[in-house]
Amino acid sequence: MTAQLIDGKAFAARVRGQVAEHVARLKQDHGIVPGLAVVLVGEDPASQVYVRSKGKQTVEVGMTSFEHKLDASVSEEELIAVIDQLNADPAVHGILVQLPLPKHLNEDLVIGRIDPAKDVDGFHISNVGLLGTGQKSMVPCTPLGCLMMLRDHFGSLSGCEAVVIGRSNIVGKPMAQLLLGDSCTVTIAHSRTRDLPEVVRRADIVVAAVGRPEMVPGDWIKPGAVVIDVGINRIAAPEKGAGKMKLVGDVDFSSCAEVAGAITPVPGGVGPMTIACLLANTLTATCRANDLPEPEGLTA
Ligand SMILES: Nc1nc(=O)c2c([nH]1)NC[C@@H]1CN(c3ccc(C(=O)N[C@@H](CCC(=O)O)C(=O)O)cc3)C=[N+]21
Repeated sequence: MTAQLIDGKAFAARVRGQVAEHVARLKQDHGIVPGLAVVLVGEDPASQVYVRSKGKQTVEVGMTSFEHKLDASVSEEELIAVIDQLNADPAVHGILVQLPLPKHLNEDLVIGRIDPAKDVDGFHISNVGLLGTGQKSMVPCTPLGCLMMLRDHFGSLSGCEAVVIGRSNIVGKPMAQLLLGDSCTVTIAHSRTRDLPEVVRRADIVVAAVGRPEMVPGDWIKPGAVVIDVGINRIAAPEKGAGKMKLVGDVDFSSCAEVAGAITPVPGGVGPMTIACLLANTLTATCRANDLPEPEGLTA
């Protein structure tokens, strides 16, 4: 392997340390304790693990964690009532509704009900529009985490050729907006892109966010390019024993690491940064709600 490894786990620990310092100061100087509410509908075991680790890290940085676990059969009215209650609660500065929701619930309607100022996922259309027009907004956690790692690596991203593979509302599109905001030349590639390998070969920055295990091989990567792997795919790992599973990204790590200048691993790359940025966003929302200066280096 020739690429430098971008250690998202260590980076996330540093971000949480910075958040914890700010939280301690907020408490000491202003008597304010940031609160993050997570709403989980249904019993998906993977979601439960994720919600548990979020709750643990929220408390570790000194914030208050609120968890609302609702039955999978909850009605839209009941879910909306919970959101209204969290919107009105001054102890709650951030609200996250775990996605995806069960099919009978309208995600756009539910997300649209969250007070945009408390929308720490940055999924509300007000925040999407603010980001798209370069205004102050809540920024989706995964793209924000990727941006932090890229800024740390490059210093300035100005003039870089960036290719984002994937056009989702939660990663691809906001990632492209953030890169554009940092003056990259941005291409959004997707399943219908003609000659994807040639498009990716132009890139100084490749962000892979498609959800297809190991789909980007090393021979698509320009030598020295920086590869950010957003994918978290659980696949069979017969080499580890019958029935065993492993986590892999959207890029083929071993071949890409032979060519890239730097690369994020899976696990231990973008994933931990997503949770760290959720805490950073909760801190930012708390500062804005109280007309206090925002933490430096923790926002877009
Ligand atoms: N409203 C909403 N916002 C989200 O941000 C959101 C969501 N819904 N629904 C579910 C997905 C999933 N997600 C992950 C975050 C971190 C890791 C993470 O830290 N993964 C570890 C590995 C964990 C393991 O070993 O399973 C890593 O990549 O190193 C994984 C998954 C956020 N999500």
